[in-house]
Parts: sequence; C-alpha cells; structure tokens
Amino acid sequence: MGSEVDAPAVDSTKVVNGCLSNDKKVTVVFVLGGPGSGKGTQCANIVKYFGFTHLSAGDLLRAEIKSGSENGTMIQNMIKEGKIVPSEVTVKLLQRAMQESRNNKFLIDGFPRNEENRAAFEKVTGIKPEFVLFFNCSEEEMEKRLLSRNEGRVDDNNETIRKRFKVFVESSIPVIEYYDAKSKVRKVDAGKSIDEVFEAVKSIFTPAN
Ligand SMILES: Nc1ncnc2c1ncn2[C@@H]1O[C@H](COP(=O)(O)OP(=O)(O)OP(=O)(O)O)[C@@H](O)[C@H]1O
Ligand SMILES: Nc1ccn([C@@H]2O[C@H](COP(=O)(O)O)[C@@H](O)[C@H]2O)c(=O)n1
Ligand SMILES: [Mg+2]
Repeated sequence: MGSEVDAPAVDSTKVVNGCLSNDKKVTVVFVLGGPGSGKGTQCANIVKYFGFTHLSAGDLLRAEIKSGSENGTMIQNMIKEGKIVPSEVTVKLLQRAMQESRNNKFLIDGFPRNEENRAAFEKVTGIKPEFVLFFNCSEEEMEKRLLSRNEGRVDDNNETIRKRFKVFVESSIPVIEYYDAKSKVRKVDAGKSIDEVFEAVKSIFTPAN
C-alpha cells in the first residue's frame, strides 16, 4: 500500500500537536486579566515590538456575530450577559485564525477564560502556552476604564460589568492559579499608566542575557 493511503487524515485548517499544517511549531502566550485591565492596549504594543500576532477571543466572537454565523445570536446573548461562550465555538475560531496567519507566534488575549476553555484548547491543538501574561488591576480602576471606553460595546454598562467581574473571579482566576502552580504566570501591575505597564511588559518579553 502507498503511504498516501496509510497516512492519517490531516485537516489543513487546523492546528494539531502544537503545529500548523506546514509543521511550523506554534508559540502561544495567553494574555489574561479582568475586564478593562488593558489586555488589548498592551497586546497592540507587544505586536509592534516583538512581532507577535494578536488574537483576541472577544474580537473573534464579535466578528463571528457580524459575519451572520448560525451561532451569532447565541454569542451575542452570552456577551450581553457576560457569560462564557462554549469552548467548542471559541477554540475553532482561534484555531482557524492561527492557521490562516503567516506568523507562528501568537498572543491569545482573553483566553482561556475558564477551565473548560483551557482543557479544550490544549486537547484540540496540543499547544501549551510559553507563559501567561496576567494584568492585575483593581475593579475600581477597571470599571472606570470600561465606562469611558466608548467603543459601543454591548457589555460596557454597569449591569454587565458587574457580571463580568463575577465571572472573572469565579471562573478565570482559577485558570491563572492553575498556571501559577506550574510557574507559568508573569504578573504585571496594570493599575499604572499605559507606558509604565508596557515597561514592565517589555522586561518580560526581553530575554535576559
Ligand atoms: N494603563 C492604563 N491606564 C489608563 N487607561 C487604560 C490603560 N490601559 C488601557 N486603558 C484604557 O482602558 C480601556 C480598556 O482597555 P482595553 O480595551 O485594553 O482592556 P481589555 O483588558 O482588553 O478589556 P476587555 O476585557 O473588556 O476587552 C481602553 O479605553 C483603554 O484605552
Ligand atoms: N474566551 C472567551 C473570551 C470572551 N468571551 C466572551 O466575550 C466577551 C468579551 O470578551 P473581551 O475579552 O473582549 O472582554 C466576554 O465577556 C465573554 O462573553 C468568551 O465567551 N470566551
Ligand atoms: Mg479587550
């Protein structure tokens, strides 16, 4: 029998065993922190300085709503309620975005949000993060930032912000603790100015001599 027949089927749209379909190894940094802690703002800086591609799980979900996907209404309702969308949906979007990218270094922002996200991503892609960048910020400061963000997001209102904070404490902090137990968390004081926070971020991404 020829090797073509024996070879396992590989879905070229997927990242499996930690590799893209061209066999390039994938490097992933998870970027976590409460709503409004500055994940998106700092990721934009990291992209410029360190050549990563930024994938925001929230942005991918919002794009999925706009695309008219069959999951659009469900995703919209979950975001409005500050709830976490089923991992199957989010992992597929992340996997597709990584495969479509020409880069192999990704900042995955706002993911994993809960234990289900974490386990599903690892099982499906085979990727373990290099480290987890954690933006630590008080709720008072995060609330102030979210209420003055003015991007027209359906979840930037007092009622949804309360729910998002609760989900962060109950579901996302345990994920940070999981990685902390593996010494993978790099914690940054995100309550400072954007420039000060980026100075701390730079020192994390700059390899020591
Ligand atoms: N260090 C900072 N000091 C003051 N304002 C900031 C700081 N970092 C970000 N901001 C502002 O706070 C708002 C929220 O920032 P950003 O969108 O980066 O947060 P996020 O963590 O991605 O939030 P979300 O989880 O809701 O997507 C934005 O308007 C941004 O300009
Ligand atoms: N892993 C994720 C990430 C996000 N969501 C939903 O999107 C909302 C907005 O996310 P941001 O990171 O842009 O703040 C979030 O509150 C969730 O409803 C998700 O379900 N899973
Ligand atoms: Mg964001």
